[in-house]
This record gives sequence, structure tokens and C-alpha cells, in this order.
Amino acid sequence: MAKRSKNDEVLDNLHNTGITYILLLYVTKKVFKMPFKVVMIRHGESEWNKENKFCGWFDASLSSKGVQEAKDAGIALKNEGYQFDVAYTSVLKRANDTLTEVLKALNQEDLNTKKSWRLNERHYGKLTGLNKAETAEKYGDKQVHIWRRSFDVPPPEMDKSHKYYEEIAKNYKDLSESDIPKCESLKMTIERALPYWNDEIVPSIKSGQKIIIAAHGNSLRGIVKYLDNMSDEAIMGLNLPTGIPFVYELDDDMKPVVSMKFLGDEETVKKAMDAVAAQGKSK
Ligand SMILES: O=C(O)[C@@H](COP(=O)(O)O)OP(=O)(O)O
Repeated sequence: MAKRSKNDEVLDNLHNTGITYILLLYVTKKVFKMPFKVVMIRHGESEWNKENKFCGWFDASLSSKGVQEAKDAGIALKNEGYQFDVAYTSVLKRANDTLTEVLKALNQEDLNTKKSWRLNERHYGKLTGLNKAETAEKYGDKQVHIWRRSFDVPPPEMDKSHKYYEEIAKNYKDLSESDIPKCESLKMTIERALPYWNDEIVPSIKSGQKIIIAAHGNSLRGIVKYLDNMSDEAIMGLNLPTGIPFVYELDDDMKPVVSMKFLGDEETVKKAMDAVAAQGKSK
């Protein structure tokens, strides 16, 4: 029999420890019915949130307030003892930079991070770059509410002559032209985000990895609608605040045991949600 080296023994031990760990995790979860915890966060305030502009796939940076919100979110998570095994985010700077600040606060700057355009904000089409309150003055509060919050009415399409078309398209050279939306309703956003949730994120949750998702108002509303099985009407009333993490606890079938528990006091969260709702109203 070939002589086994010290390295072989160390590798065997590591392997066995890994298997024992996974088995223990599985048994503990089964016996004590421990749910899986998932943290989600909408990015901190962006420059375009600050200017109250429809942003969508435009790659706006965080405002200084947004950077601070992200740092505070990291501290709140740290105080609750959170550590993660993998992070998921969109390909947009405002979500990436929020995640970076959160991970810095957790001393986890080098965390395995996966980015996908499927977690991007919904594409706001022709509305991209317009001020939300001015658009409400022009088209009426009701129409803007439909564009912002209806389930399946998309905003008007962005064509190639749009001011921001090139600036957005240059970042998606790897996507086929048919994959780049011209506009998206929440329904269309869910249709492209859910395959990523089911094929990439769910297997990672089920394997016991602790995960955080840093994304956007509407890509997260889409995931929340799906998880909580919310009706098309109910989702219209949900406005996610910037930079406040929220936690889901999911059972083995990925059904929520605890839904959307914010790491922040109730009044602050409510105020921030009301402020997001008001962004689409004429002054
Ligand atoms: O695209 C945008 O303007 C906002 C959401 O806008 P509303 O749907 O709340 O108007 O997206 P985010 O700041 O989360 O990336």
C-alpha cells in the first residue's frame, strides 16, 4: 500500500470535519426546525434618489447620505452578530458600494460576492433621468403611481435616441440586445430576477450558507412579493426604504416563518417608507 503523507491525513481530516459539519447542521435544522436566515438591503440613497430622478439601469453613485446609511446598516448588522458566507448584488454601483460599506463594518471585505444584472433595478424606460415630482405635475399623480407601483403596466420604452441609452447599453455589451430591456414593469422584473433567486440563491441558502442580498427598491419588491405570496394589489402599497437591512427567516421549502423584519425602529422605518411613497407626488 502506498505510504500516506502527512498532507493526505490533514486533507482527510478536513474532509471528514466538513462532512460532519454539514451533517450536524442538517440534523440540528431538522430536529430544532431552525429556519434559514436571509438578509436583504436596498442600497443607500443614490445621487439620483437625492435629485428625485427615475434611475432604473442608469449607474448612479451613492450620495454622501447613502454612504452613511450603508455604514450604519453594517454597524446594525454587526451589533446583531451577523456574519455572511456569500453576498449577492446587482451590477449597479449603488448596490455594490452599499455592500462594500456593509462588509467593511463586518470586517468581511473579502467575502465571496456574486453580481448579476438579474438583481438590477427595474428598467425605467423612457422615464429614466426625469424628475419624479415634475413628471407627476405633467402627467398627474395617478399616472406616475401607475408607472411606479402597478404590477404589470410598464413605463414607456426607452429608444436608442434617449439621452441615457448609450451610457446604459455600454455596460451590457455581454448581454444580447434582446436581453436588455427597453422598459420593465414589476412583473417583467420578477420574471428575470426569479430564475436567479431559484437557481443561484436558493441552493446556497439550502446548503446552509448565510447570505446577504444588496439590491434595489423594485428588484427586492419582486422577491418579497414572491416569498410572501403577495397579491398584485398588495405589492402596490410596499415602498422599501434605502439602507435599512431586513431579515427573512425561511423554512426548508423557502416559505417565510418570519417576513421582512427590519433592523431599525418601527417609526424610523415607517417614516422612510412614507418618504419613498411621496417621491412620485407633484408638489
Ligand atoms: O429606479 C429608481 O428610481 C429607484 C426606485 O424608484 P421608485 O420605483 O421608488 O420610483 O430605484 P433604486 O433607487 O432602488 O435603484
